[in-house]
Amino acid sequence: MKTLDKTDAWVSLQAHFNETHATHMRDLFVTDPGRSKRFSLDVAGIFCDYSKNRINDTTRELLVQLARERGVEARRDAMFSGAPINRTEGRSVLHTALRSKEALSVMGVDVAAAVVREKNRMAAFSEAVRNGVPGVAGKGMIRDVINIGIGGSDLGPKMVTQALPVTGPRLHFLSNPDSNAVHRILEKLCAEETLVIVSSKTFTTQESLTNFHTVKQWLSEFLGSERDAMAQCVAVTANPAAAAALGFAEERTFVFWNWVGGRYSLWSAIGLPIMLAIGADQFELLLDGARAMDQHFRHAALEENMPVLLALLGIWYRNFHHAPSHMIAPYDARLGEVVPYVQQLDMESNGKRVDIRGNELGYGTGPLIWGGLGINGQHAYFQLLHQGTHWIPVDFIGVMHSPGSITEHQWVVHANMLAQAEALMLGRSTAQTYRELRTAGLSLERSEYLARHRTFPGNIPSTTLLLDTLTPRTLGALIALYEHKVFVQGVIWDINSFDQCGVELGKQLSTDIFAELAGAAPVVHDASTTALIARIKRFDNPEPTHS
Ligand SMILES: O=P(O)(O)OC[C@H]1O[C@](O)(CO)[C@@H](O)[C@@H]1O
Repeated sequence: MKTLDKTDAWVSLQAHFNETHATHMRDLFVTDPGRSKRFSLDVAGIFCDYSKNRINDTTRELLVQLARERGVEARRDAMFSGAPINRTEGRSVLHTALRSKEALSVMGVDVAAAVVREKNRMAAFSEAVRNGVPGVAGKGMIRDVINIGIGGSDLGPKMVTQALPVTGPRLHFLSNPDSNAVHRILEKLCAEETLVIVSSKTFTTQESLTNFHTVKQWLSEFLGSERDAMAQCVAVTANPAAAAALGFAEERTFVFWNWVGGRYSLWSAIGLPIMLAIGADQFELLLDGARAMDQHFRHAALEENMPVLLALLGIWYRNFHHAPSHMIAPYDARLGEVVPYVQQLDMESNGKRVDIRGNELGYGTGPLIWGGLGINGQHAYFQLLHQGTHWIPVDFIGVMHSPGSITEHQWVVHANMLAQAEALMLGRSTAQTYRELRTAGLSLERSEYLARHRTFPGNIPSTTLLLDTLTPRTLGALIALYEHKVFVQGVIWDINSFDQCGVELGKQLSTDIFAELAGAAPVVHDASTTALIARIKRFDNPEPTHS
């Protein structure tokens, strides 16, 4: 296969970029108002307006040609069929099977049946807990749930349960082993009424196991024995043997499989806190929404395929406009956790510098993903978007109808979202600014001076994703949309989006440093790290550092 930058589509895109990059979007809208209709799609309860991007019909054609040349369709079909596309780990990538209703066997294993079996176990358990069935999780009624987990074993359930109405026990997410984080949660809970879920795909993650030991000790102190403590703990893992070694009985262990990546796992048993919070029926609807997006991704033509088009826009900005970052700005308070969720999904998947065969790449891959609630960001970092020296494409995410909300509040939110997208696109020229200042009665000199400060270059692209309403279905579709976007970009860049070798070195060193801090091993590091270790160790034997 040709390297990416030698493909016909890439060469044509480069020439097209050279010809068009000076074009301002405000002119495109003047000459072609129909672009708003042509560059929008409506899928699974999500309306996507991508007309405020620096593209024309030719750009879209060439980008789609690039996707075809890179074999996106064949690679997509390979993923859905269970082919071992995660080559470094020798695994299939089948998070889509967790929400599929189709039969699927991989290497003689009935994947679909295993998924249904485990989901039924989760549903039986979570409905019993929600209904306060005695003895299901310890002795009493469960009012609080602590989910101990980090990364993919934390961010998905946290995001979904912040977005959707919780009708079950209160949830507390414990990912950070900093004892301040642990105490903050434990001090407000009653042990008798608390269920603990230890979520870890590997069941070897230092942060989560450290938290588990402390929380188990807390439960034991209040409940009187370790046996009673463990009766209020369940494990969620793809490594049940490791959970068993830590005392989790089989009936207290919910499993998923190595073919589910951590950051793609909220649809699996990792979703147990979600089921507890919203109920098994609503969890099913979340899966339905993701399945609707899966179907669209599998069957829609690339030209009309929402995840493919979002991915291609990302490639256009990352590789041709050389934008190093991409911002996500939800305009609905319930969607704030979508940003850290997509950040892990995208950056852990596509933050790679070698291709799938291990050859160093000569082009940029995954961008920095960042952002936060747009309405708050407007009063903080949006200044830099409008007038700074970075150039940052944005995804705006809004929710059209929010039943029960105060209409005027929603108008404020929507007005701001639309205004930001329009301002980023249009900008305001120096001449126009100058005219406005003069009309307002300012002197010639003052107007010239201020106009320079008040000019907005504009031409900053954004895509607006408008959810009809925020339900399990539309949220499921939104998450699957981002999953498939990331997948398509990985295919185009020819990288493995499903491993995360980059997190290993730090993990290995932290194990060594932990032993050194504990005095169980001699300190052998670079001078800076050695000095910092020595300084931290002084905590055990404090000496005054200043008078
Ligand atoms: O679920 P585990 O195995 O505890 O891992 C948690 C997270 O840690 C990572 O492995 C990165 O360190 C993520 O990929 C994963 O989601």
